[in-house]
Amino acid sequence: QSTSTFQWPNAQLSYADLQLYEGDLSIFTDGCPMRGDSSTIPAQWLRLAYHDMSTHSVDDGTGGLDSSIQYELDMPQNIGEGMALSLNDFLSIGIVGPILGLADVMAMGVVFAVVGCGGPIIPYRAGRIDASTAGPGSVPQPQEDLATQTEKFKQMGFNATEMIMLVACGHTLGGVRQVDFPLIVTDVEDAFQNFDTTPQAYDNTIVSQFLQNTTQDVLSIGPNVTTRSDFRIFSSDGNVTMQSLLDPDTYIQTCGALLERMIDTVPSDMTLTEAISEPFDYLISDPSTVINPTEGATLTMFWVDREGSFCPSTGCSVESSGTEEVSFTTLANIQGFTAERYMFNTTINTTTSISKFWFEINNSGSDPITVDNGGGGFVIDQDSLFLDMRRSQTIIGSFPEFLRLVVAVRGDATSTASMTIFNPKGNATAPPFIPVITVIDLVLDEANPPDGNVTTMGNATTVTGFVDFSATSGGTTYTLP
Ligand code: HEM
Repeated sequence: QSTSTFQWPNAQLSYADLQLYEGDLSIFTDGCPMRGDSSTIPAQWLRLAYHDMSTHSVDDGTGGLDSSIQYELDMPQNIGEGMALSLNDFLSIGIVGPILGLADVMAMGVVFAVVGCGGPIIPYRAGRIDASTAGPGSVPQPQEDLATQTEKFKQMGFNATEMIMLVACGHTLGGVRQVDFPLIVTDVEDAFQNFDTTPQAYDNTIVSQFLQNTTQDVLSIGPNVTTRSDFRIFSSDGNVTMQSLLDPDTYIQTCGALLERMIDTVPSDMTLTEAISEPFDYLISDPSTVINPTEGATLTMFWVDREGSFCPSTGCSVESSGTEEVSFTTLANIQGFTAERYMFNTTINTTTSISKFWFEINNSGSDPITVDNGGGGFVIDQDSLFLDMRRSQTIIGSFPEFLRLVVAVRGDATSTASMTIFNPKGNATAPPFIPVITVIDLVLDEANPPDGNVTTMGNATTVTGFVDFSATSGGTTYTLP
């Protein structure tokens, strides 16, 4: 392939791609693992996202998957220990930040939850904005009548048939906890009641067992008739929809499409990115380069300097200094993708610098392929402020580990620089997790005297990796997000 739909730089898509295909979320979901001795982590993540989405109103375009659930945990419809545990999961691994907020990570959690239990691959879009207050308590409850529930689903944007489908697509995982729902699971000996006999498989057993009258779903056959909400919903059209979901492929396809719509149900003032359904072909990441040419190919990076000369005396091309196989998440593995990361190492003159770069892939026996970001090359917007990767370091041996960051500013000792640190949860140990943003001025790094016209500023430390830099030099302000 000589072209890529992905245009560099795009922090949002790069980061979403990174988290989907190389990130850590799948550690929680691979193999559909249990949470303690009752439910599974994927079941809890799926329920959390569904409840968060349920606040959407098609009438006025408010609510949807916006992480408002953080502020709704004391509402009776959101009872269940899985809610807070899941939110903790998302905040515990350093993914939530200014690029993907909590709502975006919750949506990605659904993608991993479903695939981790063997379900369909749901295309992912980023761009949700986190709410800062609670939404309405509009999540349907088991004791409500069919008309009320149908109306609530309609408000979320799902018609009566889609309501049946969506519930059947949700209640394939997990079940009901006795302590939280004592009027539904009345036997105190029964701590947890799975919806079907395959609670760790994303399959249509919930459907087939319902139709065969062998269901164990306590929301269908529980002792309390009032809370047999699954029964009322599933049979609301004479089982026509449930019959259609008896075919496993139809079930998987239907659920994939409906859950995609579910996670993409957002307030109408939010715009989501295009869907990511596979790893981008060529992705430049800083400081590494990820592309996926044929194995055994050689790769060359070319660049032009700031003065526009194609090949300055200091050189203009370098061959890749090494490769490593990208360790992909399950999501890419089950789609059959593999990739190699190609690294490049070269010295760039600080004065003539670099204005754009591109690559050439040489597979023996075929024409070289140019990878140039759709024609324009990979353009370096500004080179007056950059992170000095070689002097920055992770300080280990302390808890939490922290980063010592050093930036270089083109200018003299009168230049100033600052860094804005995004901490996704401050010191909070339980929801709601509210981001804390701090700005720190960087001081001149005495240990590293100016080199040419580049001054080094640094010695600032942070425990999060979400840092923006800003510098003023010669009257101009530069930013490095
Ligand atoms: C009228 C609609 C619905 C009602 C009344 C309902 C009710 C319930 C109840 C009472 C539980 C037990 C929760 C617990 O013990 O922690 C539950 C669990 C669950 N629900 Fe629903 N639900 C509905 C629709 C949905 C939908 C549309 C989805 C997702 C698409 C969904 C996904 C789940 C999941 C995955 C669980 C298992 C949670 C776990 O095991 O921790 N539900 N539901």
